[in-house]
Amino acid sequence: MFKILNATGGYGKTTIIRDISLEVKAGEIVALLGRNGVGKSTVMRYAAGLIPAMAGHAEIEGIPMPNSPAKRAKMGLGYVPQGRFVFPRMTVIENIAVAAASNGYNPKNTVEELMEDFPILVPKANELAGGLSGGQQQVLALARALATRPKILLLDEPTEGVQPSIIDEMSGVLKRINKENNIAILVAEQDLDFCLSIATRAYVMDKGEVHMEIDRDSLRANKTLQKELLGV
Ligand SMILES: Nc1ncnc2c1ncn2[C@@H]1O[C@H](COP(=O)(O)OP(=O)(O)OP(=O)(O)O)[C@@H](O)[C@H]1O
Repeated sequence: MFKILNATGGYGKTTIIRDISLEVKAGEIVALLGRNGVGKSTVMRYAAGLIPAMAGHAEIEGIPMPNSPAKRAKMGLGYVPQGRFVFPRMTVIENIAVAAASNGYNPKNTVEELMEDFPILVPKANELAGGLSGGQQQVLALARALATRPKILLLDEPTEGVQPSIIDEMSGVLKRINKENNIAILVAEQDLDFCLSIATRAYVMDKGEVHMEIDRDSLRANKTLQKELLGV
């Protein structure tokens, strides 16, 4: 349902990712793995339309996506960047409401629904997002992306700096929205255990390229690969 085809991109004149092709099928959770600096975030930015395509393109349900983050969001792409983007001077509720409205959805209903999905945010509902802990901000960033009702959700290192109890809660929510709301997910990560707990398949990157595609069981069993390409 979501594809990146022959993607080459980078920053200025510097090429960082080369000829990347990957696919997330309907109902799938797929991981994008690789050591620090191999280009995972750059692939996610390319997918979100945030960097110009030097070559290749992204498509959703067979339709090529224009190189504009706002247009991609309208077509059903939700993106949570690394470092969790929230508006620090807005309350939790306002953050979710603004995200819903940006894609044409009713802010009040969306806030109510998401508060049910993320009980951890309820006691913080009227607090400024900037005052939340790192883990709570990550959950809010996820809630904001879901407020736009995506068909495909891109998550860039959602576990970075997040405490284990919140990581568990996040993986539970991701599995549930994947199943119940049929949202496909592509998650870039360094946390192999988290990926093995939610994704059924992975692409492993090395030096700006997709080195291999591997299913969960093979990845779990292959300790040499884990060490070589993921450094775990
Ligand atoms: N805005 C930028 N301008 C120039 N170079 C950049 C920029 N962002 C990243 N890079 C470079 O691109 C390369 C890949 O970085 P990227 O963040 O995509 O890797 P990553 O696999 O996501 O790593 P990490 O796990 O550390 O986030 C690195 O060499 C990095 O220095």
